[in-house]
Amino acid sequence: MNEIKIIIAGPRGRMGSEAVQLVTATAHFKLAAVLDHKNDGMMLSDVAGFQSISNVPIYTDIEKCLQEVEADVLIDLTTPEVGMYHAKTALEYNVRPVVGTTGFTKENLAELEDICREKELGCIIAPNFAIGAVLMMKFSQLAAKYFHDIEIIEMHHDQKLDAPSGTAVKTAEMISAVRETKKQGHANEKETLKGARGAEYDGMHIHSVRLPGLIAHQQVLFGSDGQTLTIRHDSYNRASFMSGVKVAVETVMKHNNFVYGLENILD
Ligand SMILES: NC(=O)c1ccc[n+]([C@@H]2O[C@H](COP(=O)([O-])OP(=O)(O)OC[C@H]3O[C@@H](n4cnc5c(N)ncnc54)[C@H](O)[C@@H]3O)[C@@H](O)[C@H]2O)c1
Ligand SMILES: O=C(O)C1=N[C@H](C(=O)O)CCC1
Repeated sequence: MNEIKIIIAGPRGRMGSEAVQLVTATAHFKLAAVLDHKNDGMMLSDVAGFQSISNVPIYTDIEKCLQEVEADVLIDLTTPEVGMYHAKTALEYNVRPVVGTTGFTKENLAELEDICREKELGCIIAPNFAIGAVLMMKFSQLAAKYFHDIEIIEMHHDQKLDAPSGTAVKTAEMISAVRETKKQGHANEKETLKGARGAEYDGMHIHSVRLPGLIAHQQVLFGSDGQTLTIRHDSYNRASFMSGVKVAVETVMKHNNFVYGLENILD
């Protein structure tokens, strides 16, 4: 397999640090540089926790990084505003983005899709890299053909910035694609405490739980006459996301189009 040269944005973060381990441990991947918001000009080996990783420069300016470093793929694990800027800039420099950062708007996704079409370049946006989570979303889409009343409960660690999670939004979008819009609950339902029924997406309700101790969990509840069905996925650590990151990096090199969701590239 040809070597794939990779830049990681957000290397000191919970996901970014795991991605650094993945890339440096994979024979056909090369960590070409990292993008951080500090430590410009230093080497990654100068940063606590990364002493064993040699020859990886740190940049704070993506343009300078892309001008000086030869790269094939940018993995972004930062924040939505930064991630969007990174993805657009990477495409400008013919570098393929693999974005795990969540919180992108529909407009963000449409803009990236347009750039990919124009540049004929691959880009993968994956709200969840865990294969089990992708299956949970696909199984939920299947169940929604038969069960039309649905509540999504996503549960994450309390340092998460965005709510609802990217996974919950993607799940609701996938269900919406096969289910007719339905107003759920009693027609005269009234919240006596604002937010009690959660957020609404196409009639479905999404509830976001944030607690220390959690990593990433979601259950999708389906109700019908005299029965319920619950589909649940749990990530207990961030290594659970890494096989999906690896597949996304390998696949983005073979595709010349925009992909939103890992379910579109898994066999
Ligand atoms: N797709 C998935 O499977 C998946 C899984 C987990 C988390 N996420 C998402 O990934 C993102 C990161 O999550 P996390 O838990 O690692 O967060 P985190 O806060 O631990 O890490 C984010 C990192 O981004 C860095 N950063 C901020 N601005 C930057 C800039 N301008 N340039 C470079 N780096 C910058 C921060 O210093 C931080 O280290 C979030 O959007 C989260 O929702 C996605
Ligand atoms: O820890 C996070 O933050 C996660 N974010 C993603 C989401 O928003 O769906 C995936 C799971 C972990």
